[in-house]
Amino acid sequence: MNTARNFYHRPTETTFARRRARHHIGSREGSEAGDGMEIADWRNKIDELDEQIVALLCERAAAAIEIGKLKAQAASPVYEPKREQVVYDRARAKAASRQPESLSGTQIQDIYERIMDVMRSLQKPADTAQAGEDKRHPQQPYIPRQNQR
Ligand SMILES: O=C(O)C(=O)C[C@]1(C(=O)O)C=C[C@@H](O)C=C1
Repeated sequence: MNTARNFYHRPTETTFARRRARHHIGSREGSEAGDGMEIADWRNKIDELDEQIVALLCERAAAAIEIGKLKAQAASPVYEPKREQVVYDRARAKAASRQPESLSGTQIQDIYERIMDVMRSLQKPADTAQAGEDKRHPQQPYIPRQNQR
């Protein structure tokens, strides 16, 4: 953990005053919710989690690209709905097993459907999808379902 992060974990009174002004929130006491974390602290946590999420997504994409090469060699279809359902079911089960449950099955599947759109676009032939290209035109349209549990 670097100095900047430690700084936020051990804020001074001046820091609290600056954050109150920046975020238009009340007194230090009033803004604390149980564990003493404030917006800036939660954002630091989100920044750290996002670093891990991005690294894992890039690693996942690299694996999907390798599968794409093997599919191209075997002239197999990019879209494998049965496998996708397995991935969604695993993600839903994992989210449901977490305590406290923060994402519903529908919500985690919505996130995974978007990830899957991008993974499929990476597996398209090189003339339609290249590294670094804008891949916002997936094979399967992204249609979010109702936000229901
Ligand atoms: O498992 C595969 O066949 C893959 O290509 C990987 C993957 C995925 O990203 O999980 C991507 C596209 C397929 O439709 C199914 C799954």
